[in-house]
Order: sequence, then C-alpha cells, then structure tokens
Amino acid sequence: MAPVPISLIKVGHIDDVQELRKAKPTTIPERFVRDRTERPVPATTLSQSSSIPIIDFSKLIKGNKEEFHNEILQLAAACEEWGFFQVINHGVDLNLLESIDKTAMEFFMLPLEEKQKYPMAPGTIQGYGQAFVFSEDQKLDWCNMFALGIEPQYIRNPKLWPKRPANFSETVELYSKEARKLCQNLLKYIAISLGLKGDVFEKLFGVAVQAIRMNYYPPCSRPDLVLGLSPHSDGSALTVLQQRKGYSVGLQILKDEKWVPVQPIPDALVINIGDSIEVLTNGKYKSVEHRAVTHKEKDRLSIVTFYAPSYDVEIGPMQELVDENNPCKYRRYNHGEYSKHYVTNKLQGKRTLDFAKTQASNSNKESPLSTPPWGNHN
Ligand SMILES: COC(=O)C(/C=C/C1=C(C)CCCC1(C)C)=C/O[C@H]1C=C(C)C(=O)O1
Ligand SMILES: O=C(O)CCC(=O)C(=O)O
Ligand SMILES: [Fe+2]
Repeated sequence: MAPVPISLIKVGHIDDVQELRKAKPTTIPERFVRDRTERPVPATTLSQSSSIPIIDFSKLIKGNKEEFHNEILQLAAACEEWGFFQVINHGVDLNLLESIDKTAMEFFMLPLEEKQKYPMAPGTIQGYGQAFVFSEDQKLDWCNMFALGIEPQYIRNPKLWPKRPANFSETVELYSKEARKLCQNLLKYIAISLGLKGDVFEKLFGVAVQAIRMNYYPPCSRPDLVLGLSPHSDGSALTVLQQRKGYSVGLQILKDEKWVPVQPIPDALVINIGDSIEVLTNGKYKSVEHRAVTHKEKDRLSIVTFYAPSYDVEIGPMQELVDENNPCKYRRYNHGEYSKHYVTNKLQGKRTLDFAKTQASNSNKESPLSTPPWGNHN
C-alpha cells in the first residue's frame, strides 16, 4: 500500500473537552456519544468481588529468601491471571510523584492558547490534543492528552516541551529517570518469575524506548454516554501508571468479560504488561484490555510511562516458552514496525495485536502512514 501523507488525514474539528466542560452544553456533542454496546455500565453492575493484585517491591529487593520467593510467585500469578498489578514500596520518591502530579495539573489548567503552542498534529502522538484519531466519523474520548517521547533522544521533539509551568521539563526528566529504573527492575523480576535469567529482557531490548503521557479527564455531565479513554491494550512492554488519591476512580480492566475498576491505593503505582511481553512470553503473561471512564462531578489525572524495546529489535516468542503444549502463537517481527502499526490505528481493544499473530488475516499489512512511530519533527 502506498504511504499516505499525514496532511491527507481528515479528522474534522476536535473539541477540547476542558473548554466543552466550561461551556456547559445541554447535550453531549454526538462525536463523544458512544454506541450502546460501548457505553460504561453503572458502577453497581461492575465486578465488585475482585481487585487487582498488590506486589510489595521491598520484598523483592530486600526481603529474606522466603519473602522473595513468595513475592515472585505473586508476581507470576499477577502477570498470568491479571496482566495488571499495583506495586507498593516501589522506591520512587513520593515527593516526585507529588511534583509530577502538580506540574501536570498546572499544565492542563493553563489557557487553551498556551497549551495549543504544543499541538498534537493529526495522525501523530506527541504534544497536546487527542491521539489515535484518524477519521471524521471516529468517536472521541472525553480526555485531553499531553504526550512526549523521552528515550532515546532521537524520538524527542524539543518544540513540544512546554515552557510553562517553569519546572515542567525538569520534573518530567527526574520522574522519567525514576520510572525507567523501576521498569528495568520490574522486568528483571518478571524474567525471574518466568524461570529465566534476570537480564534477559534488558539484553533483548537494546536502548529501550520510553514515552510519557498525561491524561486529564474533566468531569462529564453524562458519564454514562462517553468514555474517558477507548478500550485498548498498551503497545509497550511494560506500563507504569500513576493515579493519585483524591481524584475519581476511572481505570477499568477487562477480566473474564467484566470490567473491573482499579481502586487507587495511596502512593502505589499501577503496572501493566504490554503487547511486547505478551508476544515474548508466547501469551503466558497477558497485555490486558483496559479503558478509562469519567465522573459527573470529579476530574481525574493519570500519568503514564510506556517502556518498550528499541525500534530496531526483532521480537517473537522466546524459545524457552514454546513447546508442543504451548505452540508458537506469534510471529517474529521488528518492534519499530509494530510501533508504526500501533500508532497509525485507532485504539481498538486487543485487535492491534493481530499484527503479531501467526494466522491473523490482516497481520502484515503495511502501515498507511509515511512517518516514523515517534512522529515528524520538522
Ligand atoms: C496507548 O499507548 C500509547 O499512547 C503509547 C505511545 C507511545 C509513544 C509516545 C507517546 C510518543 C513517542 C512514541 C511512542 C510510540 C513510544 C504507547 O507506547 C507504546 C506503544 C508502542 C508501540 C510502543 O513502543 O510503546
Ligand atoms: O487514565 C487511565 O487510567 C488509563 C490510561 C491508559 O490506559 C493509557 O494512557 O494508556
Ligand atoms: Fe493504556
């Protein structure tokens, strides 16, 4: 398929949801109203009986032999059965969690003209706006996003790093360094939980790609009609998500065909397995579909770090996890190609991962966009 220039993508006018909220329209604009099947279910019908596992990181880094062993077993169960867990005693400076939260809120509270100095161009993924919108008839999320590529340096677009609030860049740098260390450590324990050598992912990933996304969900007068963020699995290897106390509960994950709300635990971080780990483990550890819902009166902020293999790395199921009982479910592919596929398609539940499935009918279609996954910087 011939590449389509980004300028040919027609997404129509995308309302800024904070501005919409200020204008208090009597009805929700049609582009935000979901089809009946997609709408959030009332809180009373959500799965109440289960909650995502909690992993105590301190037991992994400084626990005695028995504590370490138990926590590794818990980690294995969390990755296998849930694809999601909350990590406590993670070692990231709590003041830094507070600062990134405050800085992100200050950014979102700036006047629209200031935020629009860093626009997310249609079909791209960095800057301020709505990502993953590719057509005029696609439903929109009730969310304002701000995203930046962090590592390696070449994915950065310096023009998109905000000048206000004054400490924005410094705080993002500090936070991202800590988040990177946490991902590296978690991947070490995830490898051990699979019975593999601790450095297997680090060796395989090369210089890992890292990005940060801040999602701001204003209150919505009809939370029953809209979604804060469309259902998707993350295209990363691992995702770290910060949702702070005091905001509304918004993250939901799909387990046994039911949406399970993720209750924020003070000072904990939510971790989820991304598509790359699902592929590398031949489906043993799952990248689970999740979404965000909105609240009638309360706003919500989430800060998300994506950590993924280098774009030049080829991945496929690790041979240790393939045998006659677990035949190979995914093909080998270049992660850069997957990234391109991921960022040039709308969020569509687990469907994006069909790209990697061995017998998927659409599996190796060329991406319709001519830009690299991190966007054009000119
Ligand atoms: C929902 O997932 C994402 O939004 C996402 C985006 C990541 C990116 C940026 C915000 C800017 C720089 C490029 C990059 C694609 C890393 C998820 O990240 C995952 C998805 C893929 C694919 C990946 O490599 O990381
Ligand atoms: O806001 C949330 O809780 C979900 C965010 C998320 O899934 C994402 O940014 O990929
Ligand atoms: Fe996500």
